[in-house]
Amino acid sequence: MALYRRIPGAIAVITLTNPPVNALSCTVREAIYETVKRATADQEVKAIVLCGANGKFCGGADIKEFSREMRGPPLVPMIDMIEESEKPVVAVIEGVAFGGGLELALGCHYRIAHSGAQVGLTEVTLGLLPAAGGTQRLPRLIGVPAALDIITTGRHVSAQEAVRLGIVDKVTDSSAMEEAIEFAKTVAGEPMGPRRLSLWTAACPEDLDSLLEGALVRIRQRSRGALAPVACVQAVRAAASLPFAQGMKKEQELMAYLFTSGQARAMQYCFFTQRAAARWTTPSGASWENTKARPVRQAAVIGLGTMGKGIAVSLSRAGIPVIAVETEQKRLKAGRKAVNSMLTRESQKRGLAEAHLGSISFTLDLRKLRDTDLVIEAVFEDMALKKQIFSKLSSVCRPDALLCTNTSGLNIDEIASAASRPELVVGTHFFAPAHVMKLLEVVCGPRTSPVAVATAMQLAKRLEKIGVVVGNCSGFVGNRMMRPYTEQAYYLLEEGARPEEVDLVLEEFGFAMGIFRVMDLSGLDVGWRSRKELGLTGPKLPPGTEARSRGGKRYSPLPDILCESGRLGQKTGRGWYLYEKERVATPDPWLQSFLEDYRSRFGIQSRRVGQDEILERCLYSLINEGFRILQEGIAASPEDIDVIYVSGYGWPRHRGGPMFYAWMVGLPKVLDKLEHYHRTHPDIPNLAPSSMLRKLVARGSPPVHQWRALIQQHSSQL
Ligand SMILES: CC/C=C\C/C=C/C(=O)SCCNC(=O)CCNC(=O)[C@H](O)C(C)(C)COP(=O)(O)OP(=O)(O)OC[C@H]1O[C@@H](n2cnc3c(N)ncnc32)[C@H](O)[C@@H]1OP(=O)(O)O
Repeated sequence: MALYRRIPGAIAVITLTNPPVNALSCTVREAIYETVKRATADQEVKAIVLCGANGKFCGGADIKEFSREMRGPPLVPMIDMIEESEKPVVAVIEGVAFGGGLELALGCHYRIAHSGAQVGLTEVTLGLLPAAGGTQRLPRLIGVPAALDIITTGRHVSAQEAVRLGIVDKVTDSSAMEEAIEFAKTVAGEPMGPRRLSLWTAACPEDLDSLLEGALVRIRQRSRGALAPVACVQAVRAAASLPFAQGMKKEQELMAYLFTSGQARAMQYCFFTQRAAARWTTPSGASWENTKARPVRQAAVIGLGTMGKGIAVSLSRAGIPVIAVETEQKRLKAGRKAVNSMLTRESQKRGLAEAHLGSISFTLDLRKLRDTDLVIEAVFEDMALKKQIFSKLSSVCRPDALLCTNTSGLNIDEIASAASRPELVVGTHFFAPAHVMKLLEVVCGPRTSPVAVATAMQLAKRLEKIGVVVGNCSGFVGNRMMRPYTEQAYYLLEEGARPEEVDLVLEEFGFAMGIFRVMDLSGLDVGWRSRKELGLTGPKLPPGTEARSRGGKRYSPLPDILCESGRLGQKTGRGWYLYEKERVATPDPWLQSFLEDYRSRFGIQSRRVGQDEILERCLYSLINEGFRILQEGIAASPEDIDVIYVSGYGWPRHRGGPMFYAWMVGLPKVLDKLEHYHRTHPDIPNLAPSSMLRKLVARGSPPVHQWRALIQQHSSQL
């Protein structure tokens, strides 16, 4: 709703009231109409102040309403009505003015913001464009280049930048409300014509075409295949070249096209699932609602390799004091230097005062951890070493200290067996670089207590990460699903494809990088080490093992051979690609002839592998593993899997996540294709459709949000 009150000085105050973010629901829009009409008709009122309850102006249109039939008055005529008012309307921007919220403020004649406020036309992040006049008013207000950037990225703009750009008229450190009321009194009675943005012309650079072309190039790099940012560019072009009314028509046409697109649906799904992941539950009845997290006043990180350094920076950035532990003086010194320079860069970039960072101390002595509330072990993936550390921690740390391991796939229960209090052992799987990546898999072993889960999830929130609770199995959710995906990529090379062909298909699907580029970036030796550990290659491999088979299943030794010949990826200048210039991947003729030799050595008939086959075999095998994970109860819901993939594995947001994508493609089609590929490759068990997928198809392929109920009938590992 919107509350109306008249205050001394002939001012009407209209307060948007729809907790938690004052979204413009049907009821709110109706109330705005009514109250603005009342204020304009009231002879006693000379100016109107529009604000939001609880220190937030407005979080935009109500996203929940997008999936329902449209009811109530639309936004566009409502905002036009405000702009047409003869009485000045002053928007008070506190907290946020996002999407339709900022568009509403742009319809007002003046905008006064609190210094802590943020504004933005965020619709593009939901697969839409600012279709309540935002694409037409913002370029008129601040010029085409700045508006283009804000509209196509959806980025949050601070109040300081907003006043510099001219989006708001004034910023104040004190009460924006009081400032706005006083200001409204000074402009009461003035003609409002010059303040109506619809009557302005957008300041436009001479080289408009090259500006727009440049934006499209950046969009293709950033979010290949996404429709909304491209539509945003078209709408801004309309603002630059057409009268307001025609520009608005174009905006509406583009919105109608986006609104019904699968991409908008996928991105809105991502918005809600990301928030839902915080509401974790376990089958024992423990949940975010009934389990209290322990306070974390001091933390420790063991191991200052790539992951440990990033974790220490993340903790410090959240204001948590950290003790960083290494085993050797040399490593400790190098770690300290790297962490300190990362923190300096961070504070410069984010404008964080040193005082807000948690202090970091460095030590070789584990006994210094006796007062820590939480320890994160981030040493090599070596079970014996990890067990040794957890055993020592048990004797050094306080009995209630939470002991976390950053393993990316080892058995949490086995690690916990070395601790005297296994219920306080939990996996906190960070993603590299740990101070940048948003995802945190919180791995719950069979003995992990609810309080340990709650504390790790609370930590994720403090670190501004997205925590997702998963069960204990090799690779957990994310890395486990990657295995069949990468295996298919190797098999496709064996059968005739080239790395650049596979990568191109995946990049056109929307991944920022294809799988072979990713492997070159992270280093081929990472997977090699774990295959050696598992006895799939290297000294532990039983003599006489067939080169392309392990345990009766197909195996590709291709990555092992590359590693053995010193091709470890970018760091050695060659891997699946050649890197003559730093980080620039070029197809390598050597690899091409190596693959030809390899195929003839093993009698493989090379064939032309089509793009559909590349995409389907890579993605459907990954999705199939997702269904197995659901069936085994390793993930609580398909939504959790999707959050993991979108926030940790570069799955394109406009495709929702692997499980959502499977549903969009059609579960019967996924099943049919998996059956087909399994028939043609019976030695690849990963291609055999999971029984969960079959069950869902048999039940008529219900939408993703209904799968959870079916999954609960299976056992859960959480
Ligand atoms: C026909 C259309 C014509 C015109 C175009 C206009 C389009 C739009 O306006 S689209 C919406 C644009 N708005 C946004 O993109 C803002 C989205 N929200 C946020 O970014 C954040 O929620 C926030 C910064 C506003 C607040 O962040 P925070 O304090 O961290 O809280 P949460 O994100 O956890 O949100 C709390 C709660 O509110 C729900 N919610 C937030 N925004 C909306 C919204 N616009 N519509 C509906 N619901 C919203 C969010 O889902 C959370 O709900 P739960 O507690 O149930 O999870």
